[in-house]
Amino acid sequence: MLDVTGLRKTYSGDGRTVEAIRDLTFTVADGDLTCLVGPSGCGKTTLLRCVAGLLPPSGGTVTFAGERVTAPPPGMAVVFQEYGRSLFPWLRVAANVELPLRRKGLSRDRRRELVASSLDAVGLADAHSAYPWQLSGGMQQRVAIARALAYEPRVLLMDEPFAAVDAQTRADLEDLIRSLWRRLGVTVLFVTHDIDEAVYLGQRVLILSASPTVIREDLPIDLPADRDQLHTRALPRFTELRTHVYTQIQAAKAKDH
Ligand SMILES: Nc1ncnc2c1ncn2[C@@H]1O[C@H](COP(=O)(O)OP(=O)(O)OP(=O)(O)O)[C@@H](O)[C@H]1O
Repeated sequence: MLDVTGLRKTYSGDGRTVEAIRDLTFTVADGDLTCLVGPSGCGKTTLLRCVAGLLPPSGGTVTFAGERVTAPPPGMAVVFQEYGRSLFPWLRVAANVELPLRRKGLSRDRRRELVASSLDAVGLADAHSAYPWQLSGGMQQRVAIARALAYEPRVLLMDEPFAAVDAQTRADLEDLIRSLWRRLGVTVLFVTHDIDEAVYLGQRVLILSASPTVIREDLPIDLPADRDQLHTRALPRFTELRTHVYTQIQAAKAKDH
């Protein structure tokens, strides 16, 4: 579904150059839930923006369903960290979710159907006519997820989507993503700096090195598919996997300094 080959990104300007991504190659199969984890500042956001077609890479290619990505492709949706800045405060929840659908040229009835089913899927069936600022942070992020789902993407890209919500809401949203993923069969690429979150969510975790970034390890997560916050996180295998990822990231940071 996604092929990233030899991706490089160097930022330049004001007489300064920053090599953010050195050489990244990986693929994401149709229906996978892949987590990308790496040290702070290692280029996770840069990578996701290149994959989404929002930022031109300095070298290498991104291919989505066989087509080279040079601009945001219609089959991808992105959920960003800052829900507060990604929803329009002057539009009600339903209108926020509907907005990208207008560009798809769908009929009014179909748009309404998609808005209703995606708000229902994230547990916000009652919030259609609220304004985003009347909702809690976790609810606002649910609206952003509903908006991405309503778009019926083949790939859902998520950039630290739960970084700004409290721990309990975060746990609920993690479970929401896993259940939506299993129910809808959407391909998910989830970027996080949270090691436990990456291991809990992923079928696979790609561990990134410190900047300039390369893939340090491609780790399959052999935890049962039925996961829950209490039991999965208490499994000895969960602890082994998180310790392994943590050690790898510490080693990546040590190499950087
Ligand atoms: N627009 C930009 N211009 C110049 N340098 C940039 C720009 N955006 C990012 N960088 C640099 O590229 C590197 C990677 O940044 P990026 O935001 O992609 O990392 P990250 O892993 O998402 O960070 P964090 O975990 O802190 O969110 C950093 O050294 C950063 O300073």
